Amino acid sequence: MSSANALLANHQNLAPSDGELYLLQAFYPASIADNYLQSLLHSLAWQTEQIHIYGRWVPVPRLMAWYGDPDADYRYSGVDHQPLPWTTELQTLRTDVETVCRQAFNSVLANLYRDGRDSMGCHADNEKELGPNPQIASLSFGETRLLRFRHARIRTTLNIELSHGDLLIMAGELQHHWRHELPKTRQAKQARINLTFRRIVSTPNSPARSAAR
Ligand SMILES: O=C(O)CCC(=O)C(=O)O
Ligand SMILES: [Fe+2]
Repeated sequence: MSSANALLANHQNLAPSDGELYLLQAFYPASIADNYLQSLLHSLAWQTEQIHIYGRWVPVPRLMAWYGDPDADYRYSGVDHQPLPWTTELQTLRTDVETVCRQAFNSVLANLYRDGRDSMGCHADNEKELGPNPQIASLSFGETRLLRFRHARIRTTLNIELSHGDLLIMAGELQHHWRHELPKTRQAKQARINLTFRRIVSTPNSPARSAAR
């Protein structure tokens, strides 16, 4: 995608190997990002999800909401998720990221980290439904948080700060070779919303998403 997509050609690939990672800082300027943060906080159907680990259901340490086309259902942590219908605002955001990514997205996973005690465990977005080399567009609003990438074989980590209005694009073979996590931190006092736009290409009886996140 890097060379094929002229819009991203000016951006450095932050992944040293085995995939593509582009950070478009302040993709939305602060004043526009402020509005999105406030309205998404209030308008999305935030829920506490439970995941099944070692025979027990435990709440994930963040709030989540899943939106998309009706057929873009997604198996996540062993639970089939039917998407909620797109809101006007999410459709606008989707169009903006589609223009940059030159790809259609049919779903978005929204995460709300209320403060630094909320987090996401180490995982790769490598579910079958996403296809072999998914392009995922991730928008951040609110508190700055660290997204840490760890290579699966070589001992390399890559720390990426995601701030208000940033767009991060993960593409190529990244999900085969790198895992990522959003660690807890004492520094973060404010809320952060992250939206990951995805394209679900099929809905086979794929295995449950890794439960450790
Ligand atoms: O909050 C983030 O930046 C990461 C979200 C993420 O990795 C995911 O939704 O799969
Ligand atoms: Fe992810």
